Amino acid sequence: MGTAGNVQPKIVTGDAGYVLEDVPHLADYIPDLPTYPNPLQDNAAYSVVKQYFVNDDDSVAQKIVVHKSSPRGTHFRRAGPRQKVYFESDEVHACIVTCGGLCPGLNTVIREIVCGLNHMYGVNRVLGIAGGYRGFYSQNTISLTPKVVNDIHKRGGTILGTSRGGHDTSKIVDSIQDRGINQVYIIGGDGTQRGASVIFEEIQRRGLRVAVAGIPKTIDNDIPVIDKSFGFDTAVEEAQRAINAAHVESESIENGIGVVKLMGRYSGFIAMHATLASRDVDCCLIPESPFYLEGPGGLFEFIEKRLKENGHMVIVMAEGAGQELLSESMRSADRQDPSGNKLLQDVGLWISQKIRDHFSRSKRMGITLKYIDPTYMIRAVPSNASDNVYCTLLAQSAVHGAMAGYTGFTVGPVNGRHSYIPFYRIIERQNKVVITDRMWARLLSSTNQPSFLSPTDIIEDKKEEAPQSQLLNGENGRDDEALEKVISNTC
Ligand SMILES: Nc1ncnc2c1ncn2[C@@H]1O[C@H](COP(=O)(O)OP(=O)(O)OP(=O)(O)O)[C@@H](O)[C@H]1O
Ligand SMILES: O=P(O)(O)OC[C@H]1O[C@](O)(CO)[C@@H](O)[C@@H]1O
Ligand SMILES: [Mg+2]
Repeated sequence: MGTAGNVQPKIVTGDAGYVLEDVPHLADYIPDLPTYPNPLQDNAAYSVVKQYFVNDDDSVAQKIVVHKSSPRGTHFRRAGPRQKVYFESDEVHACIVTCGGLCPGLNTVIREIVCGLNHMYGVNRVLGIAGGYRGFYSQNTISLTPKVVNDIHKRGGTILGTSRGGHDTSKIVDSIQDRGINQVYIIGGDGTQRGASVIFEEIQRRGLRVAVAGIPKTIDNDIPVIDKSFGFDTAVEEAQRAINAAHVESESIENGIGVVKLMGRYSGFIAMHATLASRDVDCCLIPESPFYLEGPGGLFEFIEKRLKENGHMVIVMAEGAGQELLSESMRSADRQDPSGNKLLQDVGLWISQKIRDHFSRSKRMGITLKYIDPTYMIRAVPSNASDNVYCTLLAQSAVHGAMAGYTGFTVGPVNGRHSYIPFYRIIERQNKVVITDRMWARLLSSTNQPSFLSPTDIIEDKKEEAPQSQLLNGENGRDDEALEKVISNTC
């Protein structure tokens, strides 16, 4: 497996602290490339649109909450069609690959890349790479036409298949070169984007005229910079069914407890949003917010209190929550999946047993606990209507970017505007719930659960570690290190 990081950032500066973190372009390393007028200018659907082509100077601000004296800050290149393109329609030979875990909307993105290339740019040659990265060198390809992909957005999963592990950079680039592919669309999460970055570096090293475009996918919503990843809303919606079931079960019996475990390896966004959406949840546990079980202020005490007040309760937890407690009590070897991601133990099962044991030991109160694990059900469904629209925009932005000769970029909305973001910004860290942010405060006030943290610890630590921290607004800031310190000090 390769490592990313050999690409020189393309930074453009301007007045008043303006910074553009630009994406690479084929013309950066191939001289005298011919350009062509964008065929969209003759397309009846688009020619009526005023200012259809994006101005080359358009950029999107990363930070939109500013003060009178704030510098203008970091910007990304705005996505969209350009007046000039760097490929003629009949020379484009594109390929699409999906990698990592499933996510609602994968098929919609595949469909819209194929249809976007065909309907907007007259491209007829698009290959599907089967089974993730390793499919480049170990599987047959699938020919993708608008007809083949016509109905696929109605199905969950990915028609191309996916996998973890198996990223062999030079074999992948050999396959791209041997097949004469000149546009590569790579759909996947943080690991996939790391893989895309090294593919791009190798392509650039070989001097190939091949555009590499990443489309960010992750149900955990842990990709930084972009507003939100596709499929996330669908997953949150689907999680409501499990939470409703837990609520119905728990309120139908005296001292009923429903425990629901949701995905979220390192980031608790699904659990947090599903909790906020439901209003039936009494306690939400996420990896970013440490908690403890026993003693004053602990989870058991809170459960007892809530059962006395309401007679029932629902706990929602992300799969990555409380892993440190779990590994303390059940020593087990660290295991990894083929991509090197840590394999987690089932925290839902573990906590359910701990709660049962506690109440049977204390004999103060008899409880009935039902554990619901809808893990794969929330990601194997087709995307909902708003995710479908979002996937369409992502796919079209990626197509416009590749046709315009941009490469080594991931596409995604930044403050609502689709942008081209250099790979290094997408892979430098994972997005996490900021527990000193207003959103987590909203959750705490909605569930009325304890924070399991002492506020003085947070304030003291913020003073000490991050004097200029902006954790309160949590807008894609780079404050995770300070936050991690807060968390580890309060464990
Ligand atoms: N540092 C890396 N360099 C090259 N390839 C990588 C790297 N990290 C991961 N990959 C490859 O990317 C692919 C997907 O990675 P991974 O299984 O971590 O899923 P992901 O893209 O992070 O998606 P998700 O976590 O949302 O399921 C795998 O084929 C893996 O080999
Ligand atoms: O079982 P799989 O397919 O490896 O996927 C599980 C993981 O994928 C994710 O959905 C995304 O990383 C995690 O939340 C989860 O731990
Ligand atoms: Mg990942």
